[in-house]
Amino acid sequence: MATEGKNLSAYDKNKIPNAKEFRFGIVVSEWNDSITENLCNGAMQVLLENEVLERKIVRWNVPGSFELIYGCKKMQESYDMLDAIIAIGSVIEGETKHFDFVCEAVSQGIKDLNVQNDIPVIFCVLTDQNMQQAIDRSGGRHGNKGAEAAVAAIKMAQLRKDSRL
Ligand SMILES: Nc1c(NC[C@H](O)[C@H](O)[C@H](O)CO)[nH]c(=O)[nH]c1=O
Ligand SMILES: CC(=O)[C@@H](O)COP(=O)(O)O
Repeated sequence: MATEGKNLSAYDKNKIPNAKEFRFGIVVSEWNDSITENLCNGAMQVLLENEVLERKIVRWNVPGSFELIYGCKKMQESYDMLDAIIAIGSVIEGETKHFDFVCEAVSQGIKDLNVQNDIPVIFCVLTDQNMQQAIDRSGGRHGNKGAEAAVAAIKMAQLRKDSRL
């Protein structure tokens, strides 16, 4: 199902685990920061409204979405007590094929981090054809993908905990 007709911010609190004991990392790209800050705010709002303590959320910034790969890898290594990490970026198509290479690299790189390491990394990277699409998905008419990512982070943190039992 495409985003059209779906509210990215909508979720049923009764269908997600209690997140009170979890610790989260958020790595935020500074490229298109008007978008990424809104995505981060959306994620933070969901985490806090699900009783995650603000002191249990660590945030790092990186220059661009390509650097999310390294930033999330170092966060996995530096904070092994984290339960999940959210990678936040906004890639907007320009005149050249650079968009394709950045999007492919970031998606593959974050996938690799999930395969190679034990802390799940949530892919909250918008890959839009234009700024309006990004606005629509970071608190606009389609809701906030940051909220969606935070729900995914809570669910994956619980799955990781359950898998250890
Ligand atoms: N054009 C966008 C970029 N480009 C920068 C790269 O992500 C990277 O920082 C650079 O190539 C140096 O390694 N990044 C975004 O996040 N969004 C864009 O639209
Ligand atoms: C995703 C990008 O790197 C892109 O926005 C850069 O723009 P351009 O392809 O016009 O150099």
